[in-house]
Amino acid sequence: MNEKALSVRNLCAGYHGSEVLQDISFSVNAGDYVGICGPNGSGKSTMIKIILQLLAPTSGEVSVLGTPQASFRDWHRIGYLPQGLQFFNPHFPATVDEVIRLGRLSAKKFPRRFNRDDAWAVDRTMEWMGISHIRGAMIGELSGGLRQRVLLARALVNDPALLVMDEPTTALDPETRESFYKLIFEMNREKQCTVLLVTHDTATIGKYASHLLYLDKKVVFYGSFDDFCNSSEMTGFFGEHGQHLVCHRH
Ligand SMILES: Nc1ncnc2c1ncn2[C@@H]1O[C@H](COP(=O)(O)OP(=O)(O)OP(=O)(O)O)[C@@H](O)[C@H]1O
Repeated sequence: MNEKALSVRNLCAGYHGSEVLQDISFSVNAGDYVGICGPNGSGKSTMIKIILQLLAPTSGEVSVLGTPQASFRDWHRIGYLPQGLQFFNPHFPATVDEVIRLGRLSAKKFPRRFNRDDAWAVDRTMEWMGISHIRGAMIGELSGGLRQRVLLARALVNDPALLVMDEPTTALDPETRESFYKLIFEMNREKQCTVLLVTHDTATIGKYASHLLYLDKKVVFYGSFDDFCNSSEMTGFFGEHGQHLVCHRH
């Protein structure tokens, strides 16, 4: 498979005249699993905003799933799981089933009505995520780990070609976090869904992702984990200890 899931060329972006991303270029093949790392304020979330067209670049070109952004319309082919659970309203009046069904709306034209295919897609996704037994529960009453699983199911219910996640595990305990990572890994392998995952958890991402994008306003490193682990240049940048931490695989 060599279709490009994402292509970024000479991208510059920022806020109110100050540049945050400087001359960024990289491309992601379909089926890759890319961990996006870097220090606080290095532009990781800004990169995600650009990919999702929540922020316009000041210059450069971005193509998503083979289409230049200006003409991209297939939003249902992208699943998005935003940062953290701390902004989640615990009183949101919806059941697990309803939250996941909402994910089907992006693929529909008006009038937006749910049909048998939608019910089938929701059932199948719940089964895959192991959450069928809580389909009638209110989303706000679930534990953080289960709630994040439900929101992941909503992001996956259209079988997206690209799944974008911004620090999805920050509110999870270590055990729940590990099982969440395993789920994403299986999904990437079995469904060939391209994954972009922003995280500070470099020790864990090194176990699962195929590629690493290390940003510090510029691209410090982009390539496969094997290249990263064998790069003496990167030993100089991260120090031997830091590089080994990221390189710790199964
Ligand atoms: N809406 C905004 N308006 C102005 N400046 C912003 C805005 N969002 C982010 N910034 C600034 O852009 C820079 C990059 O922020 P960004 O959130 O992309 O970094 P990050 O790598 O995701 O950081 P973190 O690891 O802390 O989440 C920071 O200096 C931040 O203060």
